[in-house]
Amino acid sequence: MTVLTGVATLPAARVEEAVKIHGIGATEVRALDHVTVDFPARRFTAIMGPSGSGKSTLLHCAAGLDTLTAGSAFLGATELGGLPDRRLTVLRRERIGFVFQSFNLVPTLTVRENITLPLDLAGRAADGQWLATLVDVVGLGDRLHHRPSELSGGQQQRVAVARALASRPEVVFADEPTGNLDSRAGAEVLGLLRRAVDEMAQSVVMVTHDPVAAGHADQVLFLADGRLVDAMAAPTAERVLDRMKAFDPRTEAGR
Ligand SMILES: Nc1ncnc2c1ncn2[C@@H]1O[C@H](COP(=O)(O)OP(=O)(O)OP(=O)(O)O)[C@@H](O)[C@H]1O
Repeated sequence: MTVLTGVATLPAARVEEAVKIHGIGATEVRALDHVTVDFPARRFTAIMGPSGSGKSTLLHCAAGLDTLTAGSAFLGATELGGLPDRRLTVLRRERIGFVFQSFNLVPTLTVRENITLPLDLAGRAADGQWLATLVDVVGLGDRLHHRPSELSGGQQQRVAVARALASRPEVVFADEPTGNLDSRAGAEVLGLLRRAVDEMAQSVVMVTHDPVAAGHADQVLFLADGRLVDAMAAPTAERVLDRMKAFDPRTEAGR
């Protein structure tokens, strides 16, 4: 197994010469084509690109939800490709937080129980002060004993963000976290991810189609046809939209 040294400068996650081929033979699709990218610690990175450009594949391979066909994926200094399934499961549970488009809360559990679920599954005690901070930041202190069905979509996604942060993961990977939300609820969720980075020293990687969402990030990576084609520091929604139009005038952003 490859072990990276120089821990102080390590990115939170990294993929190196990542290739992912889905399917075989005539149905083969090269979803990632030699992508090398760092996801810096304590930064908010957005991944953008046209539909089918490989965004979700990159996120899933970087997060250990899927395996690369060739190349390497690292979480900190740990190479994921070298891990047996059981250790990968533990790594995902203990070192990574996930937020999905469809909130994925457990309907029978309360808000509080949903937030602490990853810790409960790992048999770890909740850090009371950290949980109190999270509950305060997500603004759901008066809803802790409600069920997900009693919450709005935006509130449910805020619970999902709190759940992702509960174990103080090394990276939160978010796949279209605002895709099912109206713009106001989406802005609240994005503000929460931003605060997790700025005030709680967390690292966030988010796939999005939305230039406004990408405008909350510290850097935006642009994929096209499975390749990393550009990167933008200190993005704004307007600059991201312009860049998307320049890449592919046929995309929605270009219409
Ligand atoms: N399990 C799979 N089996 C076969 N092909 C797949 C699979 N998953 C993804 N693909 C293909 O790989 C390519 C990249 O897909 P991916 O979902 O990563 O793109 P994306 O940029 O996230 O797209 P979208 O924005 O539409 O979600 C696409 O051509 C897709 O059809």
